[in-house]
Amino acid sequence: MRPLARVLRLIWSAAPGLMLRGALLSVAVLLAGIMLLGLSGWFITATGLAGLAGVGIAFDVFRPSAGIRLLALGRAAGRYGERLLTHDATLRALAGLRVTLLRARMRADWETLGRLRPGPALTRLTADIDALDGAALRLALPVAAGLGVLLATAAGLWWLTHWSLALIILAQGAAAAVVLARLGRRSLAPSMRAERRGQALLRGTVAMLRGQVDMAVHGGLQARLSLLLARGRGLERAAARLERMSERADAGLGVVTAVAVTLLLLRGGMLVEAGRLGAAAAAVPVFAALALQEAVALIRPGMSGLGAMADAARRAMAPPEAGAETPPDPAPFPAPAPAVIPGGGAQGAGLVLERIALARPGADLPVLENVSLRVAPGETVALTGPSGGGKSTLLLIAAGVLAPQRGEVRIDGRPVAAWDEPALRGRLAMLPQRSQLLAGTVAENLALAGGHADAAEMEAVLEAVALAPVLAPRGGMAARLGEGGAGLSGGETRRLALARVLLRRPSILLLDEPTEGLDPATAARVLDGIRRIRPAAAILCAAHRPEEKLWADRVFPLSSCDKAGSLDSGQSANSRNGA
Ligand SMILES: Nc1ncnc2c1ncn2[C@@H]1O[C@H](COP(=O)(O)OP(=O)(O)OP(=O)(O)O)[C@@H](O)[C@H]1O
Repeated sequence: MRPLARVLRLIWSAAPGLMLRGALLSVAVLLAGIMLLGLSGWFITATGLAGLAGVGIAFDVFRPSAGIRLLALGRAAGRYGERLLTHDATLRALAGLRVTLLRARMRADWETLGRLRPGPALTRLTADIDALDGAALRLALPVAAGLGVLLATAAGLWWLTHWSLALIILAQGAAAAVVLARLGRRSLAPSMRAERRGQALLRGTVAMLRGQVDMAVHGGLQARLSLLLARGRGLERAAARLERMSERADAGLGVVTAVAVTLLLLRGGMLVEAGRLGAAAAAVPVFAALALQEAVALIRPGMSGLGAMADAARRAMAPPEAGAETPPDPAPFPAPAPAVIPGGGAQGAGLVLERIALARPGADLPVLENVSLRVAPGETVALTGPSGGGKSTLLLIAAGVLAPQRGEVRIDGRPVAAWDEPALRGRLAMLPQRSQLLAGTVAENLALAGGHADAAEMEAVLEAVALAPVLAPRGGMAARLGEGGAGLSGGETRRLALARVLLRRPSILLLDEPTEGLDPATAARVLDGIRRIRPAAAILCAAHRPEEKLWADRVFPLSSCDKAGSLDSGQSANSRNGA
């Protein structure tokens, strides 16, 4: 329940003034309802008694009926105002909460973010926010208003009628609270289950719609449909169970009201008989007890959804995946000996990787062990090796998004950890193996690189990656792309992502198989373009293709048997290729 309390505090603090006014209006509206029924009851009883006594002609019907109209109209207007204020406050708070939740997610490290499945994550986030908007509107506000109304009604009856009648009303409130609390406690697990099943069904349906072509081809569509139907039935069962609990609680609340009304009638009758209360006044608490049901009914839905709200709040307030930022156990590696840095020393410009070691949890062999490498400004080094040999991992370490267990990365002579994030990202850019384009124009996709690029520079990078002639007939920079860059071929998508990286004007450029999906001639043109447009950049490139190895000044083979070496080790591409 603690996360739920935190969410409620967050919602309250987003607009406390609005929320307070909304809560006060809510109390006023409920009180108006109780006064309306109380006054009506008094009016009916008093006119009946006046008729019986034969003094009906002298009875003032105008003032009570004017009061009834005023209360009825005031109640409707108050309800409208209360909805405006509380919904406004809650929606503002939830808008802030969405940003807070997204920020918390984005703080996760590179690999955790890489594992994030956008569809399910978005579905969950949306469903959680929906559940949380009920926390204020369906739970906190009705409970606070109900309590306020109960106390105000008891105080009013004490003053207008008799203290014993006020005590019966308080007892009615306490008994209703017990029924509601029991409902809240017992429905905690079923409501959580129903919510989770609902979300699972939603996620499963989205996944099925996305993958329906593959599933149809592999004959798995029917099995998937059956699974979703089973999930739907599970959700129905959970919802029906919850419904039965709510119905039982409603019945309990009905009994509480009936008992309270009976006691009020009995006690009121005794007071009338003793001449301590007028008969019409004795009718007022009876009608007030009936009207209190409205306040109680408003709390009931919040109580039956408590589990779903608590579950959503727990996820929403949880820190980003724990442990993701903690480097794995450093045990497999011996303490590093000081590295030999030929020429230039540790203060030299460019990229230095010194005795880097990293093991993945659960893997038998380390991915990287004692890897040392330097890339000088203007130099291109191709990282080669078998698939799974650790090339992408080394690039991530060089980019400062993955921490090695041993060793150090230096950018222009300074350890990567000593750079502040914006300065580091201004100097270093990386083209990962998979990059994402957005729906929008080519210019909008390029603009993601940062604010400094003008149209001429954008044109120049498109030219460098041999994309300008492809895009020209479609409107060039104004060409529109669909979701995820749809409308471009795989190779064109890769080149646009590369253009975006080049626009950052990095002095350290990390490329993970930049020409994947390109024919040899285009690959060669793109690689030449990269060097032409960023002649001074230190380029480290994970390479499988001969064009990329040929392009490099030096090849640095990464293999599981021999990764150690001095910083400038590696083969010269020119000598190896006889060029
Ligand atoms: N996020 C991860 N969590 C756990 N293990 C991982 C993760 N990413 C990669 N690995 C493992 O680390 C090893 C090195 O992977 P890496 O992607 O660096 O290889 P690579 O040389 O770039 O391969 P390829 O040439 O196929 O792209 C592989 O065994 C891989 O399965």
